[in-house]
Parts: sequence; C-alpha cells; structure tokens
Amino acid sequence: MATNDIEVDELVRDYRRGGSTLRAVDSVSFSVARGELFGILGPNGAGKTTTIKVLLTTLLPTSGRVSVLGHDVTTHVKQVRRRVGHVLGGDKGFYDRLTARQNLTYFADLYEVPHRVQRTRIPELLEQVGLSERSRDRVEVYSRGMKQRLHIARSLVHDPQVLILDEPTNGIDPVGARELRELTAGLTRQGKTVLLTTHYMHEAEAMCERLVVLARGRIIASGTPSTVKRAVGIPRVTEIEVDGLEPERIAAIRGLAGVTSVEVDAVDARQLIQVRTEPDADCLQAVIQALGRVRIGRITTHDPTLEDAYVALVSRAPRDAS
Ligand SMILES: Nc1ncnc2c1ncn2[C@@H]1O[C@H](COP(=O)(O)OP(=O)(O)OP(=O)(O)O)[C@@H](O)[C@H]1O
Repeated sequence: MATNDIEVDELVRDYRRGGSTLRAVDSVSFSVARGELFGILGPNGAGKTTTIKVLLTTLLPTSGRVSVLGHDVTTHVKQVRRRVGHVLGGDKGFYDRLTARQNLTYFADLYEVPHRVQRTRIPELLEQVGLSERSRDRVEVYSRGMKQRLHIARSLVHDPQVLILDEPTNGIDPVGARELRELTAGLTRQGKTVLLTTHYMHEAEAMCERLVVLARGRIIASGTPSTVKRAVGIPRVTEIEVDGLEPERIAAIRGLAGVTSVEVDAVDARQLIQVRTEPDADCLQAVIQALGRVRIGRITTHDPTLEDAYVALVSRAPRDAS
C-alpha cells in the first residue's frame, strides 16, 4: 500500500533537439505525504515544469518510476488524472465570454461530475476562492488575481486529492499573492496534498513543509526550509553597537565556540562589531560577556533566509550537469 501520495523515484526525462539529447530531469527522487505542501524550486530551465508534466501524465518519463496515489503515471493515466488537479497559471484556459460559474460548470461536465454534486460544489468553490459575489460576471472582466483564484476553483471541480500548482502567484500583486497563499495553505488543512513550484523564496519559506531545489535537472538540496538553510551553512550575522571596547576583547570573542569571524568598524567614538556565527550557534550571551565592561547599544541579528541559501546553492551548482 502506498504511504505517500506522490512518489518520484530516479526520474529521468530527455528531450531530443535536432540530433542531440538534452537531459532535462536527471535521476530525481522525492515523495510527498498526504496533506503536505511540497515545493520544487530552481532557476529557469531547471526541470520543474518537465517534472510536473510527468506527474500530470502529459509527458512520459524516459526512465524511473513515478506514481500518484499509488497509480503509475505511465500505465494508469486515467486513474491519475481523475485524482489530480492542476493550475499551470496564466490568463488563458477559460471561456472569456462565459461567467465564472458557467466556466466551472463546463469543466465539471468535462470531468463528468454529476449535476446534483455540481449544484453544491460549484457555489462552495466560488465561496472558497472568494469569487461568490462576482460569479455571474464574465471572466473577460476579471483581474489576473481573480482569474488565478478561478483557476484554483477549476482545478478542484472534480475534488482531486492531489493539487499541482506551477508558479501560482506569478504576476500577481502582493495582496493577491498573499490571498492565494492563504487559500493554498487552507487546502492542505482540508487534507489535500499540494505540490507547487515557485521562484519566490519567501513564499517557499513561508508555505512549504519540505522542498527540493533543482538545478540543471538534478536535486542539489532537499528537506525542510530549515534543513536546507542549515546544510548551506550561511552564517548568522549579529551586529552589536558598543562604546569603549578594549581591543583585546576581540580575540576572546573570536575564540568562542560557534563564532566564525569578528569584524570591528569604528563609527565616531563608538564601535560596530559584526560577529558571524554558525547558523545554529546560540552564543549571543557568551559574546556579550566577552565584551566586558562596555556600553552596549543596538543589537541586530540577521538569520539567513531561504533566499540566501538558494542563491548560494544555485550559484555553486555545476554548470555542466546536463
Ligand atoms: N519540449 C521541449 N523540447 C526541448 N527541450 C525542452 C522542452 N521543454 C523544455 N525543454 C528544456 O528542458 C529544460 C528544462 O525545462 P523546464 O521547462 O522543465 O524547466 P523549468 O524549471 O520549468 O523552467 P522555468 O522556471 O523557466 O519554467 C530546459 O533546458 C528547456 O529548454
């Protein structure tokens, strides 16, 4: 019995281009548990969309095993499509001259959702995505953010267990993007399993329980946002403003466990000390003690963000992986 809703095992996907072959996805493995919000991150051309297309049964794997809800995507296409919803983004995909409600009815009919189920499900979905009031407007007057919310409603008309979202907030304004993130998080609270791709690291950090980072078709990092950050080892930087620092104190701070470097800048009569520590080190108290008898001003700490880790990872990734 499958324990994960999505299982990707050693997936390889090649494209033929003229006489040569491009390996777009190279031995990628990951799994997504029920109710989990999982992210695939990576720069342009990393292989995210290719991986998603394999999961959606629109591309065949070159090799490897991929299953959704226990169904192999190459041999059980119908079963997979029946239980997976997807949002590939963009303005297209609706009949602009029809209302939101009429569009949802059209797609529900395509999925053969019984009319008696549609009667309750469509108003519920419109409510869930915040479009009830505008459900009788033609889609042509919808903003991009409204269309994206309607895409999510459309992807749910057949009540799929798994939802796949390709850059769901791309091109959406900050308020609309926040609404979409809340909507997506709400879906996992209802027990749906969500896989998404995004270029926005703050979004991935806030939303994803686990993620993989792809570069040139390969996984270069995986885990929770915290474990990915820790693995990259970007230091925590603490800045301390002091007055009256004795120079010999610096060597004492440098010698503390967890401290990787210390720099001092003089600002007028004061000094600004920049202490870099290992990401998990909890040594602020020890640093303050080591400062001795000084007047301490402002203390600020900058913990590495997922974006810091991502930039470091992607710029380190080998350029010849394909
Ligand atoms: N139909 C195709 N034929 C040939 N090469 C393709 C095709 N589709 C994608 N590729 C190539 O495969 C690689 C991976 O592309 P893919 O679209 O999966 O990346 P991505 O991570 O989704 O990128 P983006 O963030 O730009 O959407 C790229 O080098 C791309 O040019």
